[in-house]
Amino acid sequence: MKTVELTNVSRWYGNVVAINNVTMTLGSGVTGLLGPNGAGKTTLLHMMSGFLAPSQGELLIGGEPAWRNPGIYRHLGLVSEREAVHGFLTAWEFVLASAKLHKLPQPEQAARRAIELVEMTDAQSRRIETFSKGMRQRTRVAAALVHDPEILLLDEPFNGMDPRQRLHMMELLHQMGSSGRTVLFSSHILEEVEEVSGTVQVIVAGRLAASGDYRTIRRLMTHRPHVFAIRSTDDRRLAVALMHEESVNGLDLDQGGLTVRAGDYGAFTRALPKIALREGLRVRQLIPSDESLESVFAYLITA
Ligand SMILES: Nc1ncnc2c1ncn2[C@@H]1O[C@H](COP(=O)(O)OP(=O)(O)OP(=O)(O)O)[C@@H](O)[C@H]1O
Repeated sequence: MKTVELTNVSRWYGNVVAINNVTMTLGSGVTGLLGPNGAGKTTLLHMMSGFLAPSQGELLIGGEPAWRNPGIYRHLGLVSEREAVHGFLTAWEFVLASAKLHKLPQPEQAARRAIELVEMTDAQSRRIETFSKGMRQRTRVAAALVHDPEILLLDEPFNGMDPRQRLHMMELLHQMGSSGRTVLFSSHILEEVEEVSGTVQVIVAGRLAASGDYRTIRRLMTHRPHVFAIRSTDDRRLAVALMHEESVNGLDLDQGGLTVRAGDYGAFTRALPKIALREGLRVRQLIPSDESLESVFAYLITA
């Protein structure tokens, strides 16, 4: 098994610190790299791929430095965020070109296997420009996998995919991870990460904000206080009823309606309809008022 090891890695561009003293180790299985836009995910993946040198610290792939070390490409595949496919090529030609670039002894066989793996065999003779976003992405994954790398890095692989394509890509990553490969994919969507990987690395403003089992991180996120703005047919009555609800930490009632601070998102949103029903009133509006991803991440840093 090849590991990816970062020790006190920082990277800056001029005076912008994109990655700030990150230490992490990735082993076999699927890991999600979660963070808001601009957090430094791409910078991190590019350093792992040997495209960028760390400004400070050490980054090893299978025990060897990634930077200025073409040898790592025997073990590593990268699916970058930006599209870099020639639309005039067919999927077969594109993946075969990748096999030849890797100087594989049997490029046709390798290309066939990789295309099969992403389930693109039926469409392999079509030009890439005729493909949907999901099919393109799968073709790019096939090209990155053609040399059967032990490490696969993917930058926002689910971007722009419809739910069916997403599911397919998730299955593919699962399959890669359970076959013992080290798979790291970046995303800014928590649900996406939690569906695919058991392990999560959360990165916020260049720093590692949380790391480990996603359930632990999820718990941190769900147990943070949530603020809801509520309008109902009788806000006063609802406020009185909610005072006895365990998941409610605080209430404010004014002209604008009812503001509720809940300790547990799930418990509160399950309890509210039952309480409304019991009290014979209707909830007209329920707006979580601090649900931006940034606020979730900001909470994680201070948790
Ligand atoms: N070539 C560059 N020159 C200067 N600053 C850069 C460069 N590349 C990235 N940055 C800055 O470094 C920080 C991290 O960027 P990065 O692209 O790694 O984040 P990201 O998490 O991948 O974001 P996104 O999801 O938006 O792609 C940002 O503040 C960005 O503006």
